[in-house]
Amino acid sequence: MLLYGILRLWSVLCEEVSASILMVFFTVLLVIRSIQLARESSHLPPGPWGIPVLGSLPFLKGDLHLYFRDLTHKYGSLISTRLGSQLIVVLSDYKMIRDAFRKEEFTGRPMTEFTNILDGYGVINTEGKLWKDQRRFIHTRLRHFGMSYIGSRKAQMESRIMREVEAFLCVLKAQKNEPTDLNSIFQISISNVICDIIMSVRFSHNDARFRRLMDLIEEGFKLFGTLSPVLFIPVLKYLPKLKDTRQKIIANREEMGVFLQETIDEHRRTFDPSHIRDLLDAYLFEIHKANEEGTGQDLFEGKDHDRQIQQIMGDLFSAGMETIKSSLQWSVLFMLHHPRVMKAVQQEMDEVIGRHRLPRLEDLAYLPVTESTILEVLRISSVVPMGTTHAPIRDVNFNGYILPQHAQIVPLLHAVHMDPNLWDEPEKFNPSRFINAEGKVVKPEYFLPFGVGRRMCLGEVLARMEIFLFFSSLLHSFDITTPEGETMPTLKGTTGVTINPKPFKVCLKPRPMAWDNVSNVIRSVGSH
Ligand code: HEM
Repeated sequence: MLLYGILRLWSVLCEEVSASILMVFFTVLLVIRSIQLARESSHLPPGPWGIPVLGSLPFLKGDLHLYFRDLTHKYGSLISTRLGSQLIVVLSDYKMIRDAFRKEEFTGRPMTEFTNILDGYGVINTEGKLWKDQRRFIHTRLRHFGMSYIGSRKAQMESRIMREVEAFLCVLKAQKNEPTDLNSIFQISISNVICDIIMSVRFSHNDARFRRLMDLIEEGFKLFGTLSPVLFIPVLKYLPKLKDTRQKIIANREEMGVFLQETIDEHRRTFDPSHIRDLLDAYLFEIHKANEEGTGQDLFEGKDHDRQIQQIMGDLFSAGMETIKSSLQWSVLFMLHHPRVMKAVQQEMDEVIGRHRLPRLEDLAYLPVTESTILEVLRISSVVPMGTTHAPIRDVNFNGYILPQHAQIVPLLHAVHMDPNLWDEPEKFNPSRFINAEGKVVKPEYFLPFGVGRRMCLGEVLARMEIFLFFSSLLHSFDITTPEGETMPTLKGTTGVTINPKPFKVCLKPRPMAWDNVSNVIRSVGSH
């Protein structure tokens, strides 16, 4: 705000006052601001100060999570720094992250240009009572639809996922061992699982409406990326190019909104309170109930009902698609790099499951090699390397420092997963690190791909189910190799909100299996 004020003043004063007087004025303001920052910094964790106005921004090299990790080597596991006008506090010790994120005080989200655009709707970017109510509601409903490792409803969720696994395997078989990029095939399969659960929508591969939805999401991520300098120097939003980007984001969100609203309207037309089909219906039921009780106006803290449903659908879709797709892509890439591990997984499944059917959730307990391989992929790839940024809901005294309400708190999950004091040779892909002397799978408390604490991932159980069923079915059905004559694809990823492998192709050779039985087997999973 201060910076913005300075620049506005600058342009007005330029016309009235000589440049030298302005120079003095500007310098005085900078000095005052520097003193303010120095005073605040005396209560903050150690870290680089950077330069006035820009903070450490000019020194950023490469990926942000790697830059932060380098800083932790120099300053320790609790550091603070400034990126533009934003105060960033980075936690890289798992006990510290756990202690902080268990506390109510750390459940806020930072106020940024992105949150302004989202306008307080949804669940991921909300806080306070609305966030708590939404989180509880979604969690309960998803459990009801089978997002749980225990209980009879688990089979319902399993059969929803297996329907997509079956379609996925058929598409792969049709590639006839030709070089194939799995990215868009994973994309549609994973989207279908989440769309089915939240709004009973399923797309066929190559569906034009689905492609448009994917393009909108991809474009949205890119536009938010272009606008990201504004997160650090808010006054930049007045630059014409970034103003234009902001407008494009709004247009992008409106088009997404139209798609989601059509689905909401269609659900309203066919709504039957005695038959709740999906999460959208569960929301309509809540609205229906609140209206009957005369409390409809207060629902969602008085926010527009349809906009809230739209944003919830968008939140779950974006949180649940990219992360799983990326994890599965990493799992394939690591299998290419470690064919012996792939063979060991296949051999284990051949022995435990046999060649006549696909894996089921109930097999997981008997597949330690497969499970530990998945865990190692999640650890080493850390697809969400910096979790999701939190903010204190008030000034907080933490480990002897005062973290102000406006600070952005980054849990550096990547650093936890690469800490040589916790993991033996962390850079090495080694699934056996998750298997104890008795041959049982153990997950150490510092294994945190889904975060920890009050805001930890809402979709963890679903994610684990999906990753296991897709990964194990893929390896049970195909041998995966790099196309002949092509070099091994790199393990260096592309970093955005998630870290994704760079595009690569594979050849998939069907393994001997009673393919004709697959559909019958899948149907039998559904009828548990
Ligand atoms: C491999 C898959 C996934 C990974 C690695 C992952 C990881 C994470 C992480 C690290 C966070 C941040 C936690 C924090 O703020 O402290 C998060 C939040 C979240 N995840 Fe996931 N996630 C995955 C899949 C999913 C799925 C399938 C869903 C949807 C059903 C989902 C829904 C969410 C939501 C709604 C939040 C925000 C929770 C809140 O703000 O209270 N995630 N996830």
